[in-house]
Amino acid sequence: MSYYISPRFLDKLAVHITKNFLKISNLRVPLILGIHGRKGEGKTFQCELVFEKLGFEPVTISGGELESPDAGDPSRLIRLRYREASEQTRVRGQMCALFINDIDAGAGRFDSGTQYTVNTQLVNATLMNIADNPTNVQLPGSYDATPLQRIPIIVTGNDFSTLYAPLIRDGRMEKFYWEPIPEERVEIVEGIFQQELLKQDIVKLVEEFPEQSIDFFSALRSRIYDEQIQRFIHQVGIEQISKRIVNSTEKPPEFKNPNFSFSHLLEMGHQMVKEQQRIKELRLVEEYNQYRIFHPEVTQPQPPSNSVQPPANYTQKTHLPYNPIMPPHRFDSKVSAVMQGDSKGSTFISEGQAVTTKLSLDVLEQIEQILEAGYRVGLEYADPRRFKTGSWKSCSIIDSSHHSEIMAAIEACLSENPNDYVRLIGIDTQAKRRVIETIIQRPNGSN
Ligand SMILES: Nc1ncnc2c1ncn2[C@@H]1O[C@H](COP(=O)(O)OP(=O)(O)OP(=O)(O)O)[C@@H](O)[C@H]1O
Repeated sequence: MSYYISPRFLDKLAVHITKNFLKISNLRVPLILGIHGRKGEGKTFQCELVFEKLGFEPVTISGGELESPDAGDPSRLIRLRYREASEQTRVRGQMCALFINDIDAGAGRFDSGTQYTVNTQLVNATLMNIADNPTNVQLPGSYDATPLQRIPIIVTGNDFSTLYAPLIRDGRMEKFYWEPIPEERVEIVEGIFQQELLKQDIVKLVEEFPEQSIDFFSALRSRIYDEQIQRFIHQVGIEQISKRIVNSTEKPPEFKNPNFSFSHLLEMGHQMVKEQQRIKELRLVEEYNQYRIFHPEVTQPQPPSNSVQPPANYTQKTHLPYNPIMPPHRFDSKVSAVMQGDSKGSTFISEGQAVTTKLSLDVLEQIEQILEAGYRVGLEYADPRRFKTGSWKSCSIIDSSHHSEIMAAIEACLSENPNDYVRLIGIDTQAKRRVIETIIQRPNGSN
């Protein structure tokens, strides 16, 4: 069974390419086809499948090649490759295309606030120029009067709004937004699993991960092989594995079809989703670190400057932004009374029950403030060496608003890392930023 190509994708590409090779009088055809959409949905992969079906190899440029320390290099490269594609058509007597992958990564700007570099301006201008004069594309320093074969240009990208607007105007670029519909997703995933799963399981798998792009399912299939490869590495020995695989006289290792059971796939899929969530959490760190780079004098994130200023008598015990609707308070909303509390531990009444914890009253207060403000509690730890470089590890993200569960997780983290620094973090999941960071444990004798 071969990979699935969506018929509408195939048609769009085939029509665009063919139309550009036909000479229809009184018809102006846009030279560029821009395929855009979410990352990992198969824009590049399907283009390659279509080129293969059409029976030619395109001349390719990747977005990364469109930046260079020497302004002018990328635009020269585009002209050169375009001429190469034209020559290929002439010599081989077949269609060809110039295929620019992830164009927005090279020729776009980061956001509306940043400027185009000289490189990106030249790239955009060159593409516009080729789109307007496709049979007259010259290299700097030489002039060739013979008209070239017109070559369609296919570009892929995620966000074309970052490109120079005149380049994407309809006369120059035909746009195709690619987002597979549910039926197409099922067909594509079926192609990825090449008869290893029943159709009904494929449907369930796709439904289980509705937010995931096609790329996820392909990575999931590859993940299933990990267990066998891990076993193989253990068998050979980690020190020998390089020699065994590269330049070996033995025949390459063979792996039997792994366990593609539906339940196993689901388990692996959920593991991958968790890892994606970790990356999202890590972005918080990135944001925080950037804040620190630009504000080295500040040790904690501060409230945004347009927030309501606290009254004069407001004492900021934590670094939560001042919230005028919910002033800072003692540890007493869900928890009705603190019976005893100091730095070694506390006992309090929660929902009518006496609860004893090793956490200090200070820590309890901070948890309460984080929860009351609607934020999430997180924990990180670092050994003294990592602490010095500010490289913290995530201990456990506490996805709960129950005091008892949160306290249990914090206590567990403290006892698992007795010789490390441990810090409590409050996370504003909506704004994806940290609102509090406070160290709640230090290794013996350090400060
Ligand atoms: N029709 C398909 N059949 C099988 N696998 C596919 C198909 N489409 C996509 N994939 C898988 O998804 C992966 C990602 O696809 P691809 O790189 O084409 O996405 P993209 O939309 O170009 O992403 P980006 O915008 O990030 O460049 C491919 O490497 C391939 O493994």
